[in-house]
Amino acid sequence: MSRKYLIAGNWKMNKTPADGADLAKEIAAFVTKDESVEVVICPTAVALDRVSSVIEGSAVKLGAQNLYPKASGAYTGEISAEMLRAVFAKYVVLGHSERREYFGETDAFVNEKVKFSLENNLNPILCIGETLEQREADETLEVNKTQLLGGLEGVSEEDMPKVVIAYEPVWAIGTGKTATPEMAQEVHAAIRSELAAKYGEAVAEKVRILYGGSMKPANADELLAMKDIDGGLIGGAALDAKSFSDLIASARKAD
Ligand SMILES: O=C[C@H](O)COP(=O)(O)O
Repeated sequence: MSRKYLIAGNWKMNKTPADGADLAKEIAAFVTKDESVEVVICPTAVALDRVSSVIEGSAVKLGAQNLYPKASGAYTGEISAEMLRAVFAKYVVLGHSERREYFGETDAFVNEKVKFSLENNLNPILCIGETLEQREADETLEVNKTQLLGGLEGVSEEDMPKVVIAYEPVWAIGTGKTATPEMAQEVHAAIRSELAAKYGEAVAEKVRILYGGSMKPANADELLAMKDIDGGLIGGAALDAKSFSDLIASARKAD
């Protein structure tokens, strides 16, 4: 496949800086320099600096879980792109359904963050996904299209290869319920065809679309075998070195 598989661990609100450093060390030892898979870990903001030092010189890349789309100033509790770059973060997770649900993030706000991250040399991982109610009401493709196009409003064709999309059905996150490979592939293919309609086939073929939602070693092989699934955004299974390494190994095999 021409797209490089990407396995990204979203640690969410887990791991102290010390625990994060331990986990990062184990992951860095597993990932080789000539790795066929791109590996990213996204610790909490307070662990970024320490984890960054641990993975320095390894092939593991650093991601953040959020940013605020302003350069600096009176935004209590927020973190700027410059701060993320200062700790050598390369990626930033944006529009995660937990942020949409618990912190009221809208497509317009997520879009501001996506554009701001690109302007500031950070690669956004734009998360989209439907709830169970929306899936049962047969709104899956429409909801994902709205979140996708809303998040990408005003993003140029030139910037698109830096953007990663993560399809995360909300009903599968942290629940142990996984979309079947066919269910996930259907949405991934629809996302790619929306990208092709907006940016052209050649650009759409370059964009990586990750699956997220109870991905684990037991189901990764069959998900990663699907044509339009280019990796995973992993929550629970990214908190343990063995299971995260097994997921990287699955992506190596799928390559
Ligand atoms: O960002 C990661 C996703 O929300 C998936 O989380 P999970 O693997 O715990 O279901």
